[in-house]
Amino acid sequence: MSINWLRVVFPSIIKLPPPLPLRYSSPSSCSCFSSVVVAMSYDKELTAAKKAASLAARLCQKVQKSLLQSDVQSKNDRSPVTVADYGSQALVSFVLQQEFPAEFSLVAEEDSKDLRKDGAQELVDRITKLVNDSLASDESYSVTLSTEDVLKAIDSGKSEGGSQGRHWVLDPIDGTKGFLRGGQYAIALALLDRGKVVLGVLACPNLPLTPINDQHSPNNEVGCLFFAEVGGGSYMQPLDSSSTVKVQVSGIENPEEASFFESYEAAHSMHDLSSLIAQKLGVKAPPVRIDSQVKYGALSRGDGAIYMRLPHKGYREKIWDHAAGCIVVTEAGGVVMDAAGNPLDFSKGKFLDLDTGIIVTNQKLMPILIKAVRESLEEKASPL
Ligand SMILES: Nc1ncnc2c1ncn2[C@@H]1O[C@H](COP(=O)(O)O)[C@@H](OP(=O)(O)O)[C@H]1O
Ligand SMILES: [Mg+2]
Ligand SMILES: [Mg+2]
Ligand SMILES: [Mg+2]
Repeated sequence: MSINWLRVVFPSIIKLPPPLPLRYSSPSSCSCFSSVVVAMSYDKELTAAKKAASLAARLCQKVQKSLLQSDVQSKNDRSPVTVADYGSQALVSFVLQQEFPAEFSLVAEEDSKDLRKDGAQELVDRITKLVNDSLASDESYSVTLSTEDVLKAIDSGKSEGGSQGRHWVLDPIDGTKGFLRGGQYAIALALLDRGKVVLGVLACPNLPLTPINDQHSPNNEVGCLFFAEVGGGSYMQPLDSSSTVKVQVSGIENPEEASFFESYEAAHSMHDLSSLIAQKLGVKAPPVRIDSQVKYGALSRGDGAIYMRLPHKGYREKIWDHAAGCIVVTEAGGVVMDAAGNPLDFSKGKFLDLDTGIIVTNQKLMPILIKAVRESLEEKASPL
């Protein structure tokens, strides 16, 4: 995939600038890193994160191609988890610990509790083989992990995060339901520094390199890697190549021309409420329903202009479902807020304390979107 070709498909993209060792973070309404400070360079961390996420993406692709019934388990909350979720988490955890042995803290979705139960040995063996095969495909690691090493690597993700120090934040497969359907999913990895998201990587193995819903696309290759570092912009590259392009959110100012993303799963986001909001905005296009933080990646390159996530009452969002996506969109010029217009706060541990839901769009559309969300919520609360 040549950069020139990508530039034709995504007119907003430009060539990768040389990395700067020290940067000023932007004073914009960036909800991931909002104050004007002299920012550290996280280039070494970004390189390691891209490598870890790419390796994990390869592991997931392999599993998705030959998914066995026995590969899928049900967690306590009845959500699915697969050998690929565990394998991806073990792999990313192992790679990051190799790269940063001195300072390592990881907040990740999965743990090994169910894998340590009677009868799980076959599953653990399969995960261990997947992880070792993936490591063997990379020249930098000449190790073979034991099953116990793999379980330990998975459990290294038990940190609580918070406002002090640095913490990696990982969703080893975001959109497991999409993964099982053969649809969209992402490996989402971010770094928190003193409670702020300072870098994010989204590996999206099934996302076309060309815009979603582009019927006339000359190319149907899939597999995108999005990445962003605070103050440095957002970039995309094919998962299997290093030809990097800068991405930017859509510049649409008229909501009637906007299209919006939402969860594929109606259980994850209230489709009736987003439909009411879209109606108020005058949005004409039907919703684009896809799984996972792929929505943030697609939005960051202007595939659509709005993402609405409005969970049903009582659901608490976790930081790993949004940290990487948030910085990818913010560094591409977008804004990520809760439904009341507050920036997301990643410094409070595993959970995000939100008012109602999460909305994402460009700077011009955000005030209009917040107003439509507020009016729709009021209408829903007291119907005529
Ligand atoms: N009832 C619910 N409401 C909102 N989100 C939910 C949910 N149950 C699970 N989720 C989260 O929704 C994520 C997928 O988001 P999306 O709907 O955008 O695909 C899941 O991530 P995992 O697949 O990593 O478990 C899970 O964390
Ligand atoms: Mg998730
Ligand atoms: Mg997950
Ligand atoms: Mg899950």
